[in-house]
Amino acid sequence: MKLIVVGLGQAGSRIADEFARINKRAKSQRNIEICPGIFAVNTDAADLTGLTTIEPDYQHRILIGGRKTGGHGVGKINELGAEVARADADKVIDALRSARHFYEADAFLLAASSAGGTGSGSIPIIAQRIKERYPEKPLYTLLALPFEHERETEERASYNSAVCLKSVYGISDCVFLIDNQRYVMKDSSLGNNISRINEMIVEPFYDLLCAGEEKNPRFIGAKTLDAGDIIQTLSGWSVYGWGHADLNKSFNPFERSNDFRKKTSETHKGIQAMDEAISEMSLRVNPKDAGRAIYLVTAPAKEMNMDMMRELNEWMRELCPNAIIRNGDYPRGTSRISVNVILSELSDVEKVRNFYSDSIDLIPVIKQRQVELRNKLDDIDDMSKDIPSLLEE
Ligand SMILES: Nc1nc2c(ncn2[C@@H]2O[C@H](COP(=O)(O)OP(=O)(O)OP(=O)(O)O)[C@@H](O)[C@H]2O)c(=O)[nH]1
Repeated sequence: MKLIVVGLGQAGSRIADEFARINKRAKSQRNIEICPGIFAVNTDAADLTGLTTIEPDYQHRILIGGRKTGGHGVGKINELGAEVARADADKVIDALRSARHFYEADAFLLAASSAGGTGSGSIPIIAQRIKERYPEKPLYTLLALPFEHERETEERASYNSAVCLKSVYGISDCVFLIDNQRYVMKDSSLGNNISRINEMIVEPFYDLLCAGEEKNPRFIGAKTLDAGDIIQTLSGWSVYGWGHADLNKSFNPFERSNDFRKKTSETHKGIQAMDEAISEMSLRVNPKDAGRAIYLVTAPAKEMNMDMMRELNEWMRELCPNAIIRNGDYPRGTSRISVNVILSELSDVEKVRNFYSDSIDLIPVIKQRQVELRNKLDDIDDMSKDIPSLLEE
């Protein structure tokens, strides 16, 4: 599957940068292109400069709202993020069209944090413009939800998240939810964590996107998971997880594969990997609430057997009794079994409900503040009416 990836705001741009890294790896290690266009959009010029892999030109690192924000962000005011996105949306659309293999892409993926100003304000607006222009291509969004301490101490984090979640859900074919808090690793500074978190957010897409793009018959699975399968699965609120188990030995291509005991241990490893994927989902949900699910098993061809695939299938059916389940296998790698799981069309997500309920009381407070700010600015404007200006009319 091929994605056009657009990151908005600081978190979104860094996540897009991570996609640029896995795309580069797919090209060099597998001769596969999974992201024919990767863009970062921000109101903060310094954040754009700090990216490492997205092409360093103004068509891929797109500064919006330059005149309004002076290139310094919108300071968590998501209404301002939305306003500058409305004004500069054409700039973004024109840049997307310039991607070399734009028409080969199967879908768009837009990424942002829900709590900031630029990303959370602009993602619904840019999504809407893209959808209007390319209604036939699926559009997915990926939202990084704030850390627990931000939710508790910064009212804007909850309010922005609620507004962003509602707006993005209304326009996206699927919304991937990422709980930053779930990725926090103890004993590590936040700075280190952020780049590690972004890596963990994006890495699961590597095999998922590559599997259907393989041209080499050696790496084409018995049941290929292609763009069609993924598109059929992705819908509404969605989460994903990724787990693996080391095969704990170097892969020996001459080893017999019909040894009963070995198969049992492979099946066990497959289950271990799926267990990790399910318990490490990007956001805690109840799998029973999923209406659709998909999983991909990646392992050396000789390690994949019918036993394991059947067991995994049965287990998945038990976990997600209400879901239409699709699956595939990808004979790749040498020393581990990986399992990618996506749970989609979730009928309930507690965290989303919490953001909505947290924000109800904040709506009048934030609206009142906006009115007060507007009134003060109008007062200053009024007072300056008779003061001469040096600007040309
Ligand atoms: N996963 C992830 N979260 C991040 C990253 N950077 C910031 N965040 C989180 O994103 C939220 C802040 O949003 P940012 O993306 O920094 O803000 P922005 O969209 O650039 O908006 P402004 O800074 O207000 O202009 C907070 O919840 C941070 O914890 C990142 O690189 N990855």
